[in-house]
Amino acid sequence: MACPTKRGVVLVADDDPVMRLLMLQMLGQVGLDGVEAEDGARAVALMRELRPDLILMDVDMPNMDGFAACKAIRDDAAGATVPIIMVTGGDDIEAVTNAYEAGATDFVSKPINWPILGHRVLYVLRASDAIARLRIADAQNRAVLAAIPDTFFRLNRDGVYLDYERGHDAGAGLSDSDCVGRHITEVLPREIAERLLEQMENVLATQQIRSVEYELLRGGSAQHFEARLVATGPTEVLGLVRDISERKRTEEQIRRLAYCDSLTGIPNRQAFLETLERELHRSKMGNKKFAVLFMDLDAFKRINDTLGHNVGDHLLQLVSERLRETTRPSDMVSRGDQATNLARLGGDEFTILIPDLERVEHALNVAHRVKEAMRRPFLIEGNEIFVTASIGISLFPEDGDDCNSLLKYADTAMYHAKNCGKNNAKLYSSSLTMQIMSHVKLEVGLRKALGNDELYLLYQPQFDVHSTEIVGVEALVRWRHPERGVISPTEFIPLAEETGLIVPIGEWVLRTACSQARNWQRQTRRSVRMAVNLSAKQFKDENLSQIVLSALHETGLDPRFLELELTEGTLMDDAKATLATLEQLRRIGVYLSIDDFGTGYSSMNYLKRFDVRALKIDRSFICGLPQDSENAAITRAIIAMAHGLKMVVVAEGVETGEQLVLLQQYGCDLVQGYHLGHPVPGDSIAQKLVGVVQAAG
Ligand SMILES: Nc1nc2c(ncn2[C@@H]2O[C@H](COP(=O)(O)O[C@H]3[C@@H](O)[C@H](n4cnc5c(=O)[nH]c(N)nc54)O[C@@H]3COP(=O)(O)O)[C@@H](O)[C@H]2O)c(=O)[nH]1
Repeated sequence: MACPTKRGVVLVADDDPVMRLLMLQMLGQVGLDGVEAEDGARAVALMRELRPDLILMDVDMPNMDGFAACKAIRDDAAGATVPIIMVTGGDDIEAVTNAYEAGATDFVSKPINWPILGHRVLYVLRASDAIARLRIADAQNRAVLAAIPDTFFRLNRDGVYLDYERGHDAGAGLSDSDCVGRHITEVLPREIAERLLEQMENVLATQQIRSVEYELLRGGSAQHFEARLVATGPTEVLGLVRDISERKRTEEQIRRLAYCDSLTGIPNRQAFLETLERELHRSKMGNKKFAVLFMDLDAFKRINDTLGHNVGDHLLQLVSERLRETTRPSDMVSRGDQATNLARLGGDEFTILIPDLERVEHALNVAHRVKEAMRRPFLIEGNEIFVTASIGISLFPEDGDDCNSLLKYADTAMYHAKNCGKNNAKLYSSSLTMQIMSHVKLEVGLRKALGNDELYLLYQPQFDVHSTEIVGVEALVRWRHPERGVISPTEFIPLAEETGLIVPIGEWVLRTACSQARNWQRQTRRSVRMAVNLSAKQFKDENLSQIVLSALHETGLDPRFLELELTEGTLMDDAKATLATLEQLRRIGVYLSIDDFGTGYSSMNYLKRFDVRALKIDRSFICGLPQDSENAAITRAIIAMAHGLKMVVVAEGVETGEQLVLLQQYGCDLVQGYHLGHPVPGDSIAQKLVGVVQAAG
């Protein structure tokens, strides 16, 4: 016979001492201790005092019978759960009924089968233990469920609610009477109910937890829920429903932040790439076309640098606003959220997606509208700011069939548009990629050119119109490319400017030219002015004066013999800063001139204040002379104006004797051009200078 691990105490209540003795013996045999009570009242008192694990109670006893004692024990909190086995007469069915009504756990009838009674007592004790454990577990479960805000329910395999307890954070908002006994499809919208039933089947099949998220409309707004389903038996599932609306709102906010450009409020690069990916998929499936427009503001950097980042930021906000308006018309977007078709990739780069494109002209029309919209002045802090935009367009499927390529090609086309003079819109073509590749190759070569000694200078003489003496030379750089031969500066100087390489190249030109001028002085005992072209980037370089000073110092050239040529564009770009830089250069004592005069825009007021020494009339005005009467008039006017400002006038591009004579008549001071001399190596100039000296001697 199995014994309990811990010896239990059984209270035996019987008025018959023999019965009590027999019971105590039986209990001893199954490893239990017994205490005796001779009547019901004593049994109740001992129960309170000793808290026995079980009570064996005879029905018929003096003072208080077994039924009354059983009821009294049950009414007492200390005895509410103690198992009570009633001992009834043989076939006294009424006694059995009374015993259960009084709260008995079980009964045995006389005559007693003693070995069976031992088993019965042990069984009831074990069952009582199990019930006690269940009670504790149930209390714990209830405490846990009360502590969490979730609503919980139980569903049977058919989808009928067995139980429903509404959570204290409003939960799914239903009550148990709405649910218990009803099928889930009667309680929740069919689509949600079916998803839950499908997952319930999975949970029952795998015995693993599954969750389902769904959305319900409550009071006009959407509430989000997550139901976690866990199997509680082979045909039953427990569901815990949590209101996740707040989490969804936070996720949506995070998503918005991650997908929204914080400056302009329009979608950012990530959002655009995802939209593009979806559009690509949709267009592939539906055999449709679309276009990607890539827009970049022309000279935005200049606005940022000169007017400050606040103005730059404000401008970008207004630009995106205008783009939004421009891309609003119905022909722009055929479906979906129009806002996501427009995005800011970063800086001053914007993209527009045109879905369901029927004709290429449509993309060009949109680009044209955007360009025109950008040309209208932007009013910022009381100032009118003028910008233009360059736009590149790539097409699906013609140009590529993946997002990266389409975006890259639109970007490539935009660069092409910029190179074609800005304020332009260009379609991508595969030849552009070739052009860009050769551009890149050239850039790689140019980066090495300085170190590899591939650059050299030629010098073009400048003559005094009246004495026809050489008074100066202009240093002109050349690149002897190892594969391509000599490359013209018209090809590589713009590239050098674009990449910033012009600064080290320009410094090398300056030092080499100064050194050459000093050598000529030593060789020929003649001093001529050496003119060096300065690009805008060099002019804006804060180290410019230092570089000029060090070139002069190292070579020993007198500053009077160094001329720095600047274009109108360079000077007028930021006239106030120009004044300061010119002042530094003037203090060094170098000679300053304006190159290509007449091709840009000059403010007369600033021209006067810049106080430069010479002005070079651009060769485009000279080349038509003498036939072109308008160019003749312009040339005369420039000479008169320059002389009025006490400036020396140089005419460039003099190609004929007639032009030279005319310029003499107009009163021009100096001339330069193929008629008088092509750009030549330094030795040739030295010979010319020696020749002049010998002729004079
Ligand atoms: N920042 C720097 N720019 C430089 C430097 N070296 C040259 N350049 C600039 O490159 C452009 C092209 O120069 P280049 O091919 O050398 O042409 C020069 C002359 O050869 C040409 N020229 C001179 N006379 C005539 C003529 O009678 N007819 C004719 N068709 N062309 C002629 O003009 C160019 C000189 O122009 P400019 O500088 O405007 O006086 C050119 O813009 C150069 O400035 C450099 O080191 N740095």
